[in-house]
Amino acid sequence: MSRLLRTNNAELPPTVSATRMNKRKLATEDDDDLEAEALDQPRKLPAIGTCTSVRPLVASRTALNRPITTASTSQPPSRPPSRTARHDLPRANGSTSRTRTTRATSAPPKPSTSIRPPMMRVPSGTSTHGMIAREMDAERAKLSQLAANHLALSRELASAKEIELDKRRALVDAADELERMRLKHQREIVDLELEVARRAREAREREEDLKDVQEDLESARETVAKLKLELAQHANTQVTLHAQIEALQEEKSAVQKQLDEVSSASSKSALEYADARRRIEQLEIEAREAEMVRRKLHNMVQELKGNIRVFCRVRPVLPHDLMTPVIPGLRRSGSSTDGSEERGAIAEISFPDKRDHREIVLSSTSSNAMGQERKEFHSFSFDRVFEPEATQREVFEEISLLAQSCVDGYNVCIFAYGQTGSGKSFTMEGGSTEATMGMIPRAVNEVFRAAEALQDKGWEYKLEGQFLEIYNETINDLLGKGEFDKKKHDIKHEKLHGSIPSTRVTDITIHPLSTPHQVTTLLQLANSRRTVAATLMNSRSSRSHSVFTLRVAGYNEHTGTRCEGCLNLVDLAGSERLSMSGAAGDKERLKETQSINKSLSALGDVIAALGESQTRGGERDSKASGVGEKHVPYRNSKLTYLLQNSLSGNSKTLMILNLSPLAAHLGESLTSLRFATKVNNTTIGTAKKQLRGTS
Ligand SMILES: Nc1ncnc2c1ncn2[C@@H]1O[C@H](COP(=O)(O)OP(=O)(O)OP(=O)(O)O)[C@@H](O)[C@H]1O
Repeated sequence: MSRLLRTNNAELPPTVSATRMNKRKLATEDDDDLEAEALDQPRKLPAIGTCTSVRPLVASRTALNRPITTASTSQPPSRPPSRTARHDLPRANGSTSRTRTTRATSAPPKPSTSIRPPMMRVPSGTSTHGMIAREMDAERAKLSQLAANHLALSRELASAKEIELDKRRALVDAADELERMRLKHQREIVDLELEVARRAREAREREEDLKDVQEDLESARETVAKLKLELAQHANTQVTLHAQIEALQEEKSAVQKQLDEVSSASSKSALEYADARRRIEQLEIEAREAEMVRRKLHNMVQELKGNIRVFCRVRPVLPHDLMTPVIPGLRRSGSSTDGSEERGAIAEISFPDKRDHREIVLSSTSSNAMGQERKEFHSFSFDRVFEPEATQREVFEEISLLAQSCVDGYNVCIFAYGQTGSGKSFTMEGGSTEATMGMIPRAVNEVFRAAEALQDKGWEYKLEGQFLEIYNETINDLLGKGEFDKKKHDIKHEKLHGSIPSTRVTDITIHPLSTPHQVTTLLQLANSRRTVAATLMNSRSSRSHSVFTLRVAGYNEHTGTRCEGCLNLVDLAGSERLSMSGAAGDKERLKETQSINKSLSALGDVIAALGESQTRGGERDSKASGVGEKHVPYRNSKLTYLLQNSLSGNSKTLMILNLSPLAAHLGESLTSLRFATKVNNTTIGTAKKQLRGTS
């Protein structure tokens, strides 16, 4: 059994199932042993019976005498031999002898001289039978004694087997306990191995930390060494600086000495400075006086040029001009009669005055009653004539002095006059680039520049702008917000600060202007709102007069003088005649064209009346004189009424006549040239500066 356990422990894996297998194996073996024991039982018992039955009586009695005596008297019922005992038989002498003794019971009795039956001494007759009967009884008693012994031995054997079973169970429990212990130890080993690994990892980490610390320590050592070096250098520098400080202190005392000298010189200079200041003030006064002289001279120059002047500008031929359609049924003065009025034909226009640029000559061909062709030349002269190549900058150069006049406190009015498509809007508003921008933005720029230049002479200026159109004798605000203007606007003339005449339009939007760029935005806004209607002459023909007004109010803090000038830049509606406008069949267009023509002729009438007043030798504004006064019909149109103060004697007026270069427009061009000549021949009084003394 122990050998089997040893084998199992060595070969089987340490698992509970193995243990259970062992248990099963042990149980199987136990069962086998019990079976073997059980099989042994019947063999033993009959052996006794057989022995008793076949043995010769004497021998049986001899045999019975020996063991039975031994068993019944001196020995307790023998225990069945255990399996262990059987295995250990060769070694355990004590038990071996006892077992032999027990087995000897069933062994055939050996012949022995001491127990040989006494055959020779048997008595004969009744005594012999009695003896035999007694022996037989004795034998029977022995037999029953043996049977009882056998029973007792069987019981003993059964209890011994139970004990053995208990021991085997205890052995299995011990094996289980051993397995548990083994597993527990294995777990403990695994835990210990993990612990060892953890400790090893920690040890490695510690080693790395230690390495880092050592590196840090090394770099700290290096830093310390460097710092020590620097400290030594600083110490040297400090020594040097001390030496320099000492040198500087010496220098300082030398400078202090010089300063004292300079200080005494400075008080001398202060006196000189006070003298210089007085002189500067004197010069400033002289400069202001010179400014006044300049203004007077400037005005004189303007007067010499005439307070109403006329420029003529011919626009260049444009690509789309060559596609201009012939208007059926239209006839113009000066046009050919042979149908040679081809689309896109360019008019014969020449500029003979190459020095002063004052002359323009248009030639036309007409036929007389005889059908003979005759060439006619129409010569006109103005203050300045601009050829098609003239740039916006060149045109403005001639106008810029008027902007200066406005800053000086004069009212200025610049008109662009001409038929539709002749270049009025281009001249006044122009394009968005520096090269193409028109007179309005340039004039505003110039006013800003002139106002800024006068700042150091004590002038402060406030600028504001308004932009309106007169369409069908109705005023529309072009800078209003939201929906197109529905308000009714009236024109009011009043005196500012008690003496400066000023024109005001009720409910009109007035924008304060702080930079010249703001004007561009205003022009864009106005253009988007402007009434534009298509006509046969120009798909973007503007059928209204637009008036941009820049008010310039100045105040001189040194002299307490105020001045207010007004710059009106007017883009008149197309001046073509009714027949040319193509509006004859359109009621609305007809009304537009009639309204435009009425206001343009009212403008001509006003200028003519002003001129007549002048030629009569009376200044029409001079109510005191009462001589040569002529009624000036300002109220005949909204345009003339609005510009009353800018057309009257205290103003400067410029008309720019725009002409188309096309032969098809020759008749309109001649009409415009005649109107402009009339204006050019007019002299409007002497311009008055709108000044007011100290308030
Ligand atoms: N000096 C010029 N240089 C180049 N292009 C010009 C010049 N003058 C006019 N134009 C062009 O001619 C066309 C007509 O000019 P613009 O619209 O100014 O005419 P207008 O007289 O104002 O016409 P409307 O009465 O319909 O407003 C525009 O395309 C304009 O750009």
